[in-house]
Amino acid sequence: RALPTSAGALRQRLRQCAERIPEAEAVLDLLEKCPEHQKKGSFPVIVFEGLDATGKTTVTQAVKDNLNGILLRSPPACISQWRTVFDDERTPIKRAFYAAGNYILASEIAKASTQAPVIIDRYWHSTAAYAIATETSGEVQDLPPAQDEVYQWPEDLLKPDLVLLLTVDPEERVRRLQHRGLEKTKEEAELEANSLFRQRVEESYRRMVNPACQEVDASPSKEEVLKTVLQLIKKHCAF
Ligand SMILES: Nc1ncnc2c1ncn2[C@@H]1O[C@H](COP(=O)(O)OP(=O)(O)OP(=O)(O)O)[C@@H](O)[C@H]1O
Ligand SMILES: Nc1ccn([C@H]2C[C@H](O)[C@@H](COP(=O)(O)O)O2)c(=O)n1
Repeated sequence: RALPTSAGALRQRLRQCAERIPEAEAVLDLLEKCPEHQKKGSFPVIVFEGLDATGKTTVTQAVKDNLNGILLRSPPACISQWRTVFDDERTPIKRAFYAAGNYILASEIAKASTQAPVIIDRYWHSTAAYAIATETSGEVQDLPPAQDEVYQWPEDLLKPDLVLLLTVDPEERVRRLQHRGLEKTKEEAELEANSLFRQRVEESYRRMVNPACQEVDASPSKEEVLKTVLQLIKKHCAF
């Protein structure tokens, strides 16, 4: 499978291509500086997941302001300049890059969660959901069965307290994409063109376990979505 599900596995994959891709060596150097089995601080760690244009950037910024939190994203800023290099690579290498981003991010989460609530725009569930959806074709019935290990959280990766999956109906999502008008990644263009792929990504998010995603209907106004999200955080995270 294209998705490496441990730090050891993704390191091995990056090492194999490091001679040809110098950026892989740079990612490995950063990973080297991150202690394994990172532990969370006492503040809650809340992740926002979902397809593009479901409102993650909007809501994470608003939640951060509301909770005086720290906002992080995956892939983290220290490797995001190499995204275009890895996006053009074969699937196993591309997935190793995004997986590595999550392990590097875990170090940032461990530190930040000792200081304030941590709000995260995408984490492991995105890496897994896009990988699973890309490896299958056709309808959601063709995805690996619900109990498959591919939906499990990696044992050696710091876990968040709450994962909120933002969903909007397809027409509203397209309206938001058109309104925003930013440049699309290849995968995002495919998402737009291929509604089956989109359904597979979303269904994969729904099948993730330990921790599972809590689905939030993000179609209402920005204010209403923020209200719902803050209620869920209050209910599930004590701080
Ligand atoms: N609740 C909402 N109602 C209407 N428009 C919204 C809402 N939330 C976000 N938008 C608008 O939709 C567009 C996409 O939102 P945003 O950038 O927050 O999504 P995203 O999930 O972060 O996308 P990506 O993953 O591609 O970065 C933006 O123009 C934003 O202003
Ligand atoms: N943790 C992550 C974050 C992102 N990706 C991939 C999946 C999509 O191709 C793309 C979406 O990111 P965005 O445009 O919203 O920054 O990046 C991933 O696999 N894992």
